[in-house]
Amino acid sequence: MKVVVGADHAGFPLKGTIVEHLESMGHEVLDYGTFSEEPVDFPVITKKVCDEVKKDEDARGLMICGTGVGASIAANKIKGIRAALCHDIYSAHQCVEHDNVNVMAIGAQIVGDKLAQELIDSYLQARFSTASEFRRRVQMLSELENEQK
Ligand SMILES: O=C(CO)[C@H](O)[C@H](O)[C@H](O)COP(=O)(O)O
Repeated sequence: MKVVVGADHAGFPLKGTIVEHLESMGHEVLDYGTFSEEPVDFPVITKKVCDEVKKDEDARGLMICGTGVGASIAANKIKGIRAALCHDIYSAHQCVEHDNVNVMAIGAQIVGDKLAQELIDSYLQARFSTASEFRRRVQMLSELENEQK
């Protein structure tokens, strides 16, 4: 799977182990930075990741900041992106199955390497349900988005 990854300075150390993990699992990784612990503003990296995810409906995005909160807020401002902050395994797969999430945010200051890897594996293995109620609700999310000026 194509996985588009980004982090701010707080997420940068965890991003390294995550990229290694994703590559070892055979994923195609596009790394949009950041590439050092020099402070960088998370909305900038989040936009780059989301713009890439929007090009390919089969791609998934992954953003890492300190808590994951800022990145998830930023991603949800971008049309066509459904982002979720996930620090538990159930949410990491259910967010795709029910809500067709295409960007997951995690907080490097909240989870360690191993939990992060399991969260990501759950997220990437999950597929959007064909059940009509979930399809209808995601369509309603698009309609909400289209109502905004
Ligand atoms: O978690 C974050 C946003 O939700 C960021 O990654 C930062 O950790 C947070 O904003 C703190 O910023 P700082 O410049 O690292 O002090």
